[in-house]
Amino acid sequence: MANENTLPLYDKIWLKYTFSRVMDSFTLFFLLLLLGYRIFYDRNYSIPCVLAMLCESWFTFTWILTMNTKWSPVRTITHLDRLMLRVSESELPALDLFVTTADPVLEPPIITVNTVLSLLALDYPANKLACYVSDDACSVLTFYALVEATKFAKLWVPFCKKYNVQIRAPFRYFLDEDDDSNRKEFPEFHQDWLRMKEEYCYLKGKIENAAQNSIPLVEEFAIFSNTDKKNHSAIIKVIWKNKENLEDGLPHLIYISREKMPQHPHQYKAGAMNVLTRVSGLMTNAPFILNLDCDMHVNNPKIALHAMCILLDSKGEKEVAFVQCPQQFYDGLKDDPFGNQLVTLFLYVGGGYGGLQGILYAGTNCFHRRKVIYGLSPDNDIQIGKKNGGVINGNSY
Ligand SMILES: O=c1ccn([C@@H]2O[C@H](COP(=O)(O)OP(=O)(O)O[C@H]3O[C@H](CO)[C@@H](O)[C@H](O)[C@H]3O)[C@@H](O)[C@H]2O)c(=O)[nH]1
Ligand SMILES: [Mn+2]
Repeated sequence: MANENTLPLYDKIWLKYTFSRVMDSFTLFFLLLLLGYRIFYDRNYSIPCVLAMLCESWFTFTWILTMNTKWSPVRTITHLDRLMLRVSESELPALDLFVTTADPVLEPPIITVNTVLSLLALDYPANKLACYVSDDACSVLTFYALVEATKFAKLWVPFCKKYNVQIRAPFRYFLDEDDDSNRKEFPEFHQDWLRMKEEYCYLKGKIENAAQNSIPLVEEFAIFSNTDKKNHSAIIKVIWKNKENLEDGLPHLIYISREKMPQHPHQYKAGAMNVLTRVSGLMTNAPFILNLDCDMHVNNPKIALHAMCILLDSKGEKEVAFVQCPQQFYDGLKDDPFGNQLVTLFLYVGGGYGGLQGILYAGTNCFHRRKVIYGLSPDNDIQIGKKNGGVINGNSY
């Protein structure tokens, strides 16, 4: 039996879509027949027929590309049990969490707050996490919402961990009404649940109130006076610091509104990500980075551990630059008749890319290796280790 320590932390399962392959091949065969017919038999070169042939040729070409892409799809499975045997909680690498927001009207702060809360409550040692929120609107409302959210997080995070809550964005969690059986069978849980719901409603109410009545720009909010969204100097505020370095505390929370000047292009989200990378590089400099848009939230609290299975695996360590989760959308229609969940893109085409080399970077829900962002290859340390006579710095994480 293989030694537990040498077993891989993740596996790629090759899926056999025989029916899909046969159907795709048939489609290609018929497309080629159609083109053959037009060229060798029909020989009608009127404008509509030439246009139709051009369109069909293009479609055949893209069909060949698509077929190739999804010919050998894979599904990646991770082995959390093996990771936990190999790496103790205190040895897990640090992880910086980036959230970007740009407009408190289009992206209301309560949404950003939910994203942040779901990140702060991750099943990962809190002293290894730091959450950085980039606000391109330089909005005092977003900052205020985050300050208030931190107070709520001190109750919410222990609650989620105590009862192993799965969806840790409160607005989603509280959509499910507490069922009656909980009240009788688990009175303690029921009490806590009611309290949490009340606290969340209070937080939501405060943020809504602040949106309607302007926030007095005094004390910690004074820095937002005389700021113009498109022309202001950088604002960086540490909202919460895990001073005692507690594993079960609350992760650091930092607010950043990068400097903006009308004469300099700010490069939208890419610019914000660059600033987040630079600021976090100076503050916590974690070797891994997770990025979420402000309207996303974590729906699996162990997701960072799953990602670590791939990033820390002996093979993944050499060749994987980033780990990305497909996007899922809530409140969809039953059976997704309009394809809003993008199943084809994520499951079939995405699975196919996984089988070739790896998925394309889609911009959010992605764990990056920091050194790859800085232009180094994932196995850079290992290569240097070889040059130095095979001694690899074991403390690189
Ligand atoms: O000047 C800007 C503009 C946008 N954003 C943020 O960037 C994110 C994405 O912007 P959005 O306009 O919401 O893009 P979408 O089209 O909704 O998202 C697509 O494009 C994004 C940017 O590439 C990817 O992150 C997503 O995965 C992809 O679905 C959001 O968090 C914004 O708040 C900024 O921080 N600064
Ligand atoms: Mn968006």
